[in-house]
Amino acid sequence: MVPMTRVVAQGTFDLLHPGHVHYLEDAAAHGDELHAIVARRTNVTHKPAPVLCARQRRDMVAALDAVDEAHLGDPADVFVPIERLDPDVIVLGFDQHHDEGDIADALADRGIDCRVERASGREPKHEDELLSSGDIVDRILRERGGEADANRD
Ligand SMILES: Cc1cc2nc3c(=O)[nH]c(=O)nc-3n(C[C@H](O)[C@H](O)[C@H](O)COP(=O)(O)O)c2cc1C
Ligand SMILES: Nc1ncnc2c1ncn2[C@@H]1O[C@H](COP(=O)(O)OP(=O)(O)OP(=O)(O)O)[C@@H](O)[C@H]1O
Repeated sequence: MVPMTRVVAQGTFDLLHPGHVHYLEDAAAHGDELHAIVARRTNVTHKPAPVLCARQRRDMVAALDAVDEAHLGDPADVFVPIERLDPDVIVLGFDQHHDEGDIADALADRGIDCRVERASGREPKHEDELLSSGDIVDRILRERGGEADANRD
């Protein structure tokens, strides 16, 4: 029997848009079974924190056809879910800031035998299509205004 190829994709996935669907479909095409890891709010340090809580982001990602299972990321060590899932391939997003070589080195240090690939990007299909959670937030702020709830998780 041919063994299943397990693929991992990861990201913040706040306010889903067609770019996320493209990434997850691209990642799924790298193997037979796609697991998505959803970043914890405290680990999203390179851009504004997500609007939606991690469980809601995970549940929405899990509902997408391309995804077999979606998991909350580890709050402290991003390699904990990787060790548990033991994937054959990690597919990075086209613009994810992680370096393939650094991840490959960290995997080797932990004795995890896994390739690192990069997904393609997707361009907008029409003029006003928004392919960025940040751009969606900006449009909401511009068009609706309002205040954030400082007490939300
Ligand atoms: C292989 C890999 C595993 C990750 N695992 C986790 C994790 O367990 N927990 C987490 O909070 N973030 C995890 N991340 C996400 C990163 O911490 C980072 O926040 C992520 O790239 C989200 O940014 P983005 O939405 O801009 O891509 C992982 C990233 C990679 C590349
Ligand atoms: N247009 C796109 N084409 C392909 N992949 C995309 C696109 N937009 C986002 N992705 C991928 O989806 C994953 C999760 O993206 P992320 O949650 O950072 O969304 P984002 O909309 O790019 O966020 P932000 O606008 O806040 O920077 C990343 O790996 C990213 O590369």
